[in-house]
Formats: sequence, C-alpha cells, structure tokens
Amino acid sequence: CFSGTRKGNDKDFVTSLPRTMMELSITQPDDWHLHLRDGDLLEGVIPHSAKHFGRAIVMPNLKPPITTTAAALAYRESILKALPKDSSFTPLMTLYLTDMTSPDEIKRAKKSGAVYGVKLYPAGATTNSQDGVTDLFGKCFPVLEEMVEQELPLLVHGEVTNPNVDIFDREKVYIETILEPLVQKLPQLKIVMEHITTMDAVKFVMSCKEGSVGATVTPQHLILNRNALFQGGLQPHNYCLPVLKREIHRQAIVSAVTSGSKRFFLGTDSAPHEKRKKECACGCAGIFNAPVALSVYAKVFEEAGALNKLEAFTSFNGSDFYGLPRNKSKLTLKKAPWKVPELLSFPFGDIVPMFAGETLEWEVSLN
Ligand SMILES: NC(=O)N[C@@H](CC(=O)O)C(=O)O
Ligand SMILES: [Zn+2]
Ligand SMILES: [Zn+2]
Repeated sequence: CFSGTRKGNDKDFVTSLPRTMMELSITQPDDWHLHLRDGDLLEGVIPHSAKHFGRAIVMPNLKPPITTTAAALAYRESILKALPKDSSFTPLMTLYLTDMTSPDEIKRAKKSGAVYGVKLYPAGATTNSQDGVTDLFGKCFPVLEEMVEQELPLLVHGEVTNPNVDIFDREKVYIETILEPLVQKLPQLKIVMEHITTMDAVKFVMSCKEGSVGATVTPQHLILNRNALFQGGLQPHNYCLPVLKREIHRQAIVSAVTSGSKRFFLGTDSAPHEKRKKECACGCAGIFNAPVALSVYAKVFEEAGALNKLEAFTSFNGSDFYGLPRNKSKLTLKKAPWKVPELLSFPFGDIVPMFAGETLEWEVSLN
C-alpha cells in the first residue's frame, strides 16, 4: 500500500485515499520515439499522443523519407495543423540519414531549431528503411563528425540486416559490429539506442558514459516476451521490430528501467499500420500503442515495486538527455480499470491498438 499526500511535498506523489482510488501525479511525460505518419493516418492517430505527451521525437521514416531540413520543417507544419485545437503538443523533428546526407544538411538541421536528432536506419532493417544507410563507417563518417560539432544525437535502429544472422540475434550483433566500434571512434557523439530489446543492449548502454549513450524503451518490450507472438495462434498486432525477445531479456530491461538509471527513457515506438496491413500475408511490423502506453508503463513499474521511479523514466530522463527543459504541467494516473477499444475506426480504415479489447489497470485521468 502507498502513503503520502498529493500536495505540499514534491516527493509525496502517491496517494492512497481509499485503496481503490490510488493516484499518481507526475510531470507530463514526453515520447522520445514516435511514428506519427502523414496524411489521413497522421490526423487519425495524433490526438492519442497529444492527449498524454508534451513533446515527441517524431520519426522520419515516411514515404518518401524526411532526408532534408526543408522536408522536416514542412512535415512539422503538417503535424501542427493536424493537432487538436487546444493542444500544446510539440513535435521534435528528426532527419533520416542516408549514404548521401551531407555535413551541410546537418548544419542546416541544427540551425533550423526544429530538428533534434538524426535517425539511422540500416538499409532494409525495418518499415520504410530501404533508403537507409548501407555503410555507416564508409559513407557517413563526415556527417557523424558534423553531428558531434552541432551537438545533434544519432538515433539508432540497432539491428544488422545480414540474412545469415538470426533475427533474434540482430541487435546483439549490431552492438558488437557497429555500436561498440562507433563509440570507440567517436566518443563525443551522443547516441540513443532506440527501442532496446535485449540484455546485451542494457549492458552496452550501462557500459557507456552516462549522458552520452541512452536508450528508449517501449511498452511492448517491457510487458511482452516472444511467446506473445504465437499465443493461441499468430498474433500480428504483437509484431514489431526489433521483434519481441525471450523472457530473460524482458526481465533485464525491466530491471534496467526500474533501477532508476537516468540512461533509459520512455519511447513508445507507437507505429500505426492499418488493420488490413497487419492482418494479412506479409503483415507490417509496428504496434500502435499510443492509447495504452502510459497504462502499461505504470503497470510494469508497479509490478516491479518501483512506482517511485516511474516519473523519472516517463518525464525526466529523456529531456535531461536531450538537454531540454522538463515539462511544467502535470498528469494524473489513476489505478482504475478501463477497457481498451477493440478498434479505432477512421474514414480511411481501421487501426487495432495494443491490448485491443482488454482491460488495463491504470487510467490516465485528464483534468
Ligand atoms: N517498430 C516497428 O516495428 N515499426 C516501425 C519502424 C521502427 O521503429 O523500426 C514503423 O515505422 O512501423
Ligand atoms: Zn526501429
Ligand atoms: Zn520506431
């Protein structure tokens, strides 16, 4: 049971008035890894992120990808236009790194004030990564050096694409063959290892200098293991990349984030695809978790007995890593059951959210 009062003391953020009405007041979270898409899909999904999160690092893997500052600025405008009227949600833009990206583009990106990171997709690793990097050290080194100069972090989808490497080992091999050498060669480069899925990633991040290498962690990689892909039949809505891993890896990630380490922060990797593109032969990778993400994180921290560490993970560590001010506003999480919709229907089609139709225990209460 929890004790404390809501107001008066910053540390007393948990209240247990009646036992059934447990509430947690936290600084408004940010989402440091988000896919907002574009067009109709953007308009459909953005309210779900804007409702809970103050800011988000917006991934650039559109078709075509956001490879220039000009494209990032235009994308930012379309995001702002798609926002609900009273929303103060702030999109933080990223550039999609290619073999052809120039150091000048990095300078422009920084100068724009709108771009907060450069995203590295190994070519072929994930959704819309076909224009990604084929040879990081051979083709992108001058750009990486310019990023050090401009203090722009490299955001990494850390998986090798070699078909001979087992899909469950792709993150580990990426760390060994790319990330460890990269940190050796360019120790001043800030790196975010995105959506980590293995104990190997936890160890790697912990082995680096705090503040120079961080990691985002998704709800799915904290609460599901790879059994969830096949439970009672093939489960396309639990399919994302990097793919879910063994239970021991999930436990290592839970330990890392609930330890209170500043190196790990919230990044949902909410990645909507239409239902018909998930429930088909050759379904897309990506889980639409924006509506449930905060509920899931709260449950994971509660089960680890670490609710007192939740706020740092959701609302402090990411902004501190990026060198941005923490949010000022607050958000309340209430321990109360709520049912996740089975389906979100839009004029253009349907989207199935993570945990569709299930009852979750923590509800975001919007005052
Ligand atoms: N995570 C996913 O499975 N999919 C993401 C891409 C990504 O983050 O790798 C997407 O854009 O759909
Ligand atoms: Zn990715
Ligand atoms: Zn992603």
